[in-house]
Order: sequence, then C-alpha cells, then structure tokens
Amino acid sequence: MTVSSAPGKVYLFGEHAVVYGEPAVPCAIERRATVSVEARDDDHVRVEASDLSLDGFTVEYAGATDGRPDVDVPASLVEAAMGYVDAAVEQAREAVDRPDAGFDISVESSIPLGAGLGSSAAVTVAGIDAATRELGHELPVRELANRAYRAEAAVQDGQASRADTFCSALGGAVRVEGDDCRAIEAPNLPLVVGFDGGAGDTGELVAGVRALKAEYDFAADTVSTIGNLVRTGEQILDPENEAEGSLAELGRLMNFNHGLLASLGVSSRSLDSMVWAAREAGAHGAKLTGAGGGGCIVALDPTPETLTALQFTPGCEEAFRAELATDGVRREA
Ligand SMILES: Nc1ncnc2c1ncn2[C@@H]1O[C@H](COP(=O)(O)OP(=O)(O)OP(=O)(O)O)[C@@H](O)[C@H]1O
Ligand SMILES: C[C@@](O)(CCO)CC(=O)[O-]
Ligand SMILES: [Mg+2]
Repeated sequence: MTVSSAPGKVYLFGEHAVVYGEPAVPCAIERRATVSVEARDDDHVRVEASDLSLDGFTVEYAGATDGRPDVDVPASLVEAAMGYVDAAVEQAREAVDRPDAGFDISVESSIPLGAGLGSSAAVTVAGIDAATRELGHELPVRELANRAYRAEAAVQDGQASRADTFCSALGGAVRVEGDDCRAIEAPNLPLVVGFDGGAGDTGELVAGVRALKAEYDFAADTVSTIGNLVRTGEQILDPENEAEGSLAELGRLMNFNHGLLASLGVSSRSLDSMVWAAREAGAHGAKLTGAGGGGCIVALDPTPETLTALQFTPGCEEAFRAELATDGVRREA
C-alpha cells in the first residue's frame, strides 16, 4: 500500500480572476487529505471516502472509464462526489502507461469539502502521487502538479486554473499566472479561517463568473481589477519591501478583493456575515476564499479577537487559525 498526503489552501488574493490569466497568491495550510492506494489484480477501482457528504459510502466499479458504481443515490451526486478521484486515477494510469491498472483507494481528509480550502486539489494531488508510486513511478513535483491540474480541469469542464493544484503539490505560498507557477517566500501571516458548514460547487461558480464577464464589460473589468490588486498585494508581500503597516495594507487589499468577488456574485449571506464579524473584531481584513457560494472566509488578525468573534457568529460553524503548510505533497510511511 502506498500513502500520500497533500495540503489544502487559502487564497490571499486572486481566486476566480486566475482562471482568466490574472495572477493569484494561494497559501497552503496545515489541513491535509491523505490517500492510500493499493494496486489490484484486475482493472477495477474501489473507493472508500468516508468524509464525503453523502454520509460515507463505498463503491466498486469495473473497467477503465465506463463502469459506474451501483449505489442507491442519484448519478449526478455520485459523479460530483467521485469526479476528482476518477480523474486522478485516469492521470495516474496515463502517467505510467497502464490504462488497465486497478486500485483500492481510501481517502481521509481534514479539509471540508467544497468550502474553498482546496479539498479537490489536495485529493487529486495526493491520489495521483500515491497511485503512480504504487505502480513504481515517482513523478517529479511539477509533473504531478501539471497532471493534477489536468484532472481538475477535466472535472470542472475545462474551467480551472493551475493555482490550487500547484499550491497543494508544492506547499508554502505560491504565485500563479496562467502557466507561470512559482514558489514565493512564505510570509508568516496570522491567518484565521471561518467556516459556515456549507459548500459551493466550484464548476458552477466559475461558470457564473464566466457568463457575467461575457455579458458585461464592467464584469470583465472587475476581473482585471482583481489582477491589478494582486500585483499590488504581491509587492507588499515581498520581504524586501516589508514595512510597518504591511499587515494593515494587506488586510485592506483583502477587503477590497472580497468586495470585487461579491460583485461577481460568488459571496453569500453567511460568508458576508463572517467577513463583517472579523472586521468588527478588529481583523486587518477578511475575504471569502476559493470558489465561494458558501464555505470559508480568511481573515488577518494577530490577536485572538477574530477567532473569538467568529466562534460566536451565527452562521459560523467552525473557526480556526490556519498555519502555513511548508510541505506540499508528502510521501507518508
Ligand atoms: N475527502 C474526500 N474524499 C473524496 N473526494 C473528496 C474529498 N474531499 C473533496 N473531494 C472531492 O472534491 C469535491 C469538492 O471540490 P470543490 O472544488 O467543489 O471544492 P473545494 O476544492 O473544497 O473548494 P475550492 O475549489 O473552492 O477551493 C468533492 O465533491 C469531491 O469530489
Ligand atoms: C475559483 C477558483 O479560482 C479557485 C477555487 O479554489 C477556480 C480555479 O482557480 O480553478
Ligand atoms: Mg476545488
């Protein structure tokens, strides 16, 4: 059996706009998905994913792509649930040129699903890494990130950036602009996450922004304004420019970024109320993170105030400090 884990992430800046070639800065956080893979003698794939919101289920199905699990839930739900694991299996088979390889897979994760913390990227990165290693191939981390990107893009109908998967594979803080993916010096930021217990569908939310952008020039301008904001933010993050007041300025940009995302229709009542709770508690700034629609916000606050305020905010189910994960994909014993 081969086991790999990979971290989730928060976006300091730039989600959604990154899909259209603008830069973004995600940071990996110490919440991980762990995928265990064992090769089988046949071409079946059996997946145990006890953290899925379908209340946990086990399925087994045959064949390379056409076999569908025989479970008593609507096909669309199963597809949504299994899409990323399926796509990871396809990428692993292709990487080692074993189209008929079968696997027993089990997924455990401390990253809430569909909540903006990159659970899909973490599962995909860890899944491809464990499955290829199980077949005796160790992919270089950039190739792993590239394959994980292709898997996410396939599930999200071609609408994905490289940001989540690159960040999860590499760990730390990264900067992604189109195909240009690089590690940046990881700032030690006082990040606080609030989670409303809900989820959003990344594919749908991305499609919504794409439609707005196609309909209105000012929505397209909003997307490029997010890009400009990220370029300003990364200068403040640059350790060479670090100055007193940097945190306050980063926070102000996060607030601005949240407003722009909200105008693109990807916030929600509970995300907005957690953002305001954080601001009123004295956070330097707060914004939704990831695709939005529900899920998580990220705030900047070195004091305990935001964490405490979020714990008492109606609609916030969980709040925690997010430590930067310096390890990306990790080969577990
Ligand atoms: N523990 C898990 N086991 C199996 N599949 C998982 C697990 N966690 C996430 N996934 C897959 O990822 C999907 C959620 O991905 P989605 O991109 O919608 O949200 P996210 O990655 O958590 O948030 P975002 O993309 O906004 O950062 C789930 O529907 C499931 O297919
Ligand atoms: C919304 C989005 O920008 C981030 C989701 O975590 C989509 C993507 O980059 O693929
Ligand atoms: Mg995702």
